[in-house]
Amino acid sequence: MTTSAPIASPAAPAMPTTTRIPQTLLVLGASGDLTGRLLLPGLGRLVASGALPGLRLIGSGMDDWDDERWRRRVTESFATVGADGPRETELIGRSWYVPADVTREEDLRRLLGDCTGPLVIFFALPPMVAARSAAALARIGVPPGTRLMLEKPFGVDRISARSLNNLLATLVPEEQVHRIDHFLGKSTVLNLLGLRFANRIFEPVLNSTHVACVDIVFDETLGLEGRAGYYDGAGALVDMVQSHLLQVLALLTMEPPPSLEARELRGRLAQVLRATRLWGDDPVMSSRRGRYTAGEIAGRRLPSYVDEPGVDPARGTETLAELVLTVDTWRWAGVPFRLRSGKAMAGVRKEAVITFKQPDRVPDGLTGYERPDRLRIGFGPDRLGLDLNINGPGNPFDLDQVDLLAEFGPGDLPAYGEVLRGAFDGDPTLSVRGDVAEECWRIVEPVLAAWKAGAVPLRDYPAGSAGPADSLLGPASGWRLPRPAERSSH
Ligand SMILES: NC(=O)C1=CN([C@@H]2O[C@H](COP(=O)(O)OP(=O)(O)OC[C@H]3O[C@@H](n4cnc5c(N)ncnc54)[C@H](OP(=O)(O)O)[C@@H]3O)[C@@H](O)[C@H]2O)C=CC1
Ligand SMILES: O=C1O[C@H](COP(=O)(O)O)[C@@H](O)[C@H](O)[C@H]1O
Repeated sequence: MTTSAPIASPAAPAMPTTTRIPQTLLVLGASGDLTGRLLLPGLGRLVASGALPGLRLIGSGMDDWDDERWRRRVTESFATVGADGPRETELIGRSWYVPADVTREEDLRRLLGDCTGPLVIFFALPPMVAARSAAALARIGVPPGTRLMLEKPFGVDRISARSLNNLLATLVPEEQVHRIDHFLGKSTVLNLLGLRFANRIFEPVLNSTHVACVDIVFDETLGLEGRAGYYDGAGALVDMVQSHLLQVLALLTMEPPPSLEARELRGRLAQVLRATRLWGDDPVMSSRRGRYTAGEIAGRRLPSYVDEPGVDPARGTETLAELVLTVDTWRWAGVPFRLRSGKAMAGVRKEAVITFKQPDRVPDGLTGYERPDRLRIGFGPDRLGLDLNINGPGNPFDLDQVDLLAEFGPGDLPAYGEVLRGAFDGDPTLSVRGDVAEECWRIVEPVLAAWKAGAVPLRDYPAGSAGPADSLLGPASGWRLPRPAERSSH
């Protein structure tokens, strides 16, 4: 371990899990919600797959827990995904807990002294604590080859993201910083790569000549689910749009990479996000926000968001966010990208929908053209759909729309298992690069500022409804986005 100079430790060579060198995973924030609900279940499945023989697991946090209490937590979390086999039991049996304030150098020194072999540090900490912990680590140094995993939100705005990036750069090389976006570990999201680049039929029409509009929607029926501690400080825009949905947008719009090697793929993602901005550069016209009130979803009663335990109504946190973006490249200029994520909605809708322009000419005599063709990529359930106009049953000259649908199963690992695998393998392909994290803040910052200034009303919508009436995602036909030229009239 280096002990003094704040100099980035040397880069670790990529280390596939199959290399079988026992590694150590140090979880900072061991008693937290994210650790229990997402990190440990992902880890459990990865361990069950046999990918991490000899892994040492250390949990750490402020709580005065002992090893038994920690092992119980790991066991319970693993059990939620059926990770209860001999490999998992063995790992749990030799994992331990170290009480520590991870913002204090002496505590961190003690913690690092316990770690042997290649080390992965997972910061499951509130963002400000994570930044202070990283600063303390930068003062004492970390063992060479250490990989750092950081949760979203990465910083709280562009400036703080940049200073966190600068700080981390003094600790380890960029390739060893794994900024987590678990959507990049979702098999359906990754399927965008196969769909686009391993077929001849879609890629040639994915451009402004043929595409009218792209919607990326992640509507959930879930409400707050006891997560006020995290969510009330984030809100839908930061929780879902600034992070996950922008990554989906980038995968849908980037130019083809020559390979999926980290440098190539992340370079393409960064390039297209640099060209992405608000529609008309107008944060007021191009955004909407809402907050659910009491209601019922499929027989389940939800309280109003503001009455959920731990929520501070004065924060004005939104539970639904919409943005319209433009991707200002030769390929996409002029195509609106409408992003939305809402909680406590009437139904689950998790998909990207590419709506194609109407054909320039439908021959006279073919009647009944009503809807444009659409390509739908579902992110849960995992499915791919193509809505096409065909000569349906009955009158052969009367058009009908059919939906060609393919369902496919989930990937081998849950998304968190997939992103963890990347860190253990020393492969940052599925991690957010530092400049991309800053770019995503740059895209949403004008909206955050407009909302803070009260320039966009926070609309109420009842839980179990379709969201506020002034949605920017109106019906596909008969509805038009505000154009830059119309801005002054609003
Ligand atoms: N929860 C979620 O669903 C999601 C969370 N995230 C992100 O994950 C991170 C963690 O969130 P979450 O788990 O919800 O937060 P929690 O508040 O539930 O957990 C935070 C953990 O950090 C510990 N902690 C705080 N300060 C210190 C310190 N100085 N030294 C050691 N441990 C400390 C806490 O211990 P103690 O309780 O004893 O203070 C607790 O174990 C955040 O960055 C959040 O933005 C991202 C997406 C989803
Ligand atoms: O990161 C988050 O994602 C989930 C949705 O992702 P999923 O993998 O659970 O489908 C979202 O509910 C949560 O608010 C957000 O923090």
